[in-house]
Amino acid sequence: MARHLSRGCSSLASSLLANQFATGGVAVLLTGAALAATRTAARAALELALRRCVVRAELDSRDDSYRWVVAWLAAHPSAREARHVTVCTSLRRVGHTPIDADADADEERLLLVPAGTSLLSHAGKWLLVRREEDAERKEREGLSLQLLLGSREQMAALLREAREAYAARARERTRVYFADEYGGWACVASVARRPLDSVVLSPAGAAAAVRDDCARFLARRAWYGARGIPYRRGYLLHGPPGTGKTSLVGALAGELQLPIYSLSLASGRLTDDTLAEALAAAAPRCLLLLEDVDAAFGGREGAGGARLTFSGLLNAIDGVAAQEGRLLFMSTNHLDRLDAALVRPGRVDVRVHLGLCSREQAAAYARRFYDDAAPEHIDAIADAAGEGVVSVADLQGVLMQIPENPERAPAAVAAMVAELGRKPPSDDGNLQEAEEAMGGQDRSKPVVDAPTS
Ligand SMILES: Nc1ncnc2c1ncn2[C@@H]1O[C@H](COP(=O)(O)OP(=O)(O)OP(=O)(O)O)[C@@H](O)[C@H]1O
Repeated sequence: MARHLSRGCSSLASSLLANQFATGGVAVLLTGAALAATRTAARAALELALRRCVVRAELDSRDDSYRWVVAWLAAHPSAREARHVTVCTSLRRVGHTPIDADADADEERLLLVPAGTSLLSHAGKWLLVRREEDAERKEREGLSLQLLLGSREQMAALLREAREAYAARARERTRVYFADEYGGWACVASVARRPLDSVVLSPAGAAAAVRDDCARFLARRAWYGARGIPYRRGYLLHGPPGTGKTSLVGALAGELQLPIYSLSLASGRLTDDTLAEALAAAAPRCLLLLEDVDAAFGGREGAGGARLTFSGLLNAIDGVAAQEGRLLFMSTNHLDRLDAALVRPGRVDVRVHLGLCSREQAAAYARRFYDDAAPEHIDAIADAAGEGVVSVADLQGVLMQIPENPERAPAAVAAMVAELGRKPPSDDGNLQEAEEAMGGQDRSKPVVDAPTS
């Protein structure tokens, strides 16, 4: 039986060998298989070699690093030769991401950022750059950097270079982020730094005193840690509209070179959850501004009927992760509506009252406004403004109408004061009473409480 089988096989083999079509087919099959195996092996070897020779970094447009790298790419010499670019102009954005930290809002600026895939030469290496829109969320973009024959250290150095170039430009400017309704932040502006002395307060050194307090806090992380004191500092800015609360925060951010993360509690869009998320998501070193904090006391409805509650506000402020190392500024026009729990030490360490103009403040503001006005015109403007009648914003509004004519300003200011006198008293009427009830200052006293540390 076995002999029959082996004889059958050998006769089949010899007849196949005798058949040139059959031998050709087998040869083709074997060659194909060998080629496929070689291709797979070559691909695996190439992938392995690439993995060993290529350092790859993936960036997401929601992360700050993306902004640095896109700005770096736009400025890169070999990117200037790119023939496929994304053009950014007045919005200074790629997708929804503002990238150009040093452009003025009114400056027509063309920024050409390589789009799609491009190969750049950088520091003696080849850098493959791939920018792709997120297929699902069009506003997002992915950026992949592949450094050929490079090392991790070289990739880290490249990213550091991008960050430092961005930071150097940003030092001259203040980035402003606003919270969205989901508890995330969007960088909405990058503005020229506002000098601290452009905010005219009474007494004259008040803005500098707050700046010094902030700087002291920022330098004392270890001091807080050694004493087990939570590393946080809260400031309450209160006073009528147009007295410089927002301006002071802007100028402090410029001086301290910190970004501003701002959210208004009066927007009605925030809930307890989104507020907590937003505070947790803000940058670790920033100036966090909660505007209109009195709004939390009305229990306003947020999206879907959810509310921002007073306890939600306190929890968000006290959340450890949300607060360590940040400067928290809260502002209100209605000190009388705040609960004492919100402004207790630990939540609010420094209270600053920004009141209606004192006579000296009006004179100081007029002097800044009209660089070379005669002293008698400045005196006459201050006399017309009076004591505690107009806000600096009111004064600014009138002077803006006659920017070249200080001699006409006293009459214009007097007319505004007469006009204000005919209006019913503002909501701020019972402010002094509230300040006294909360152990704060009355308007005749210095505006800044002595910092406690
Ligand atoms: N103390 C001030 N020094 C210099 N400019 C001021 C001052 N107060 C107000 N201004 C000017 O008035 C305008 C409004 O000021 P700002 O927004 O800072 O007031 P605010 O107190 O925050 O007002 P609100 O309570 O309505 O938010 C700005 O253009 C600002 O430059």
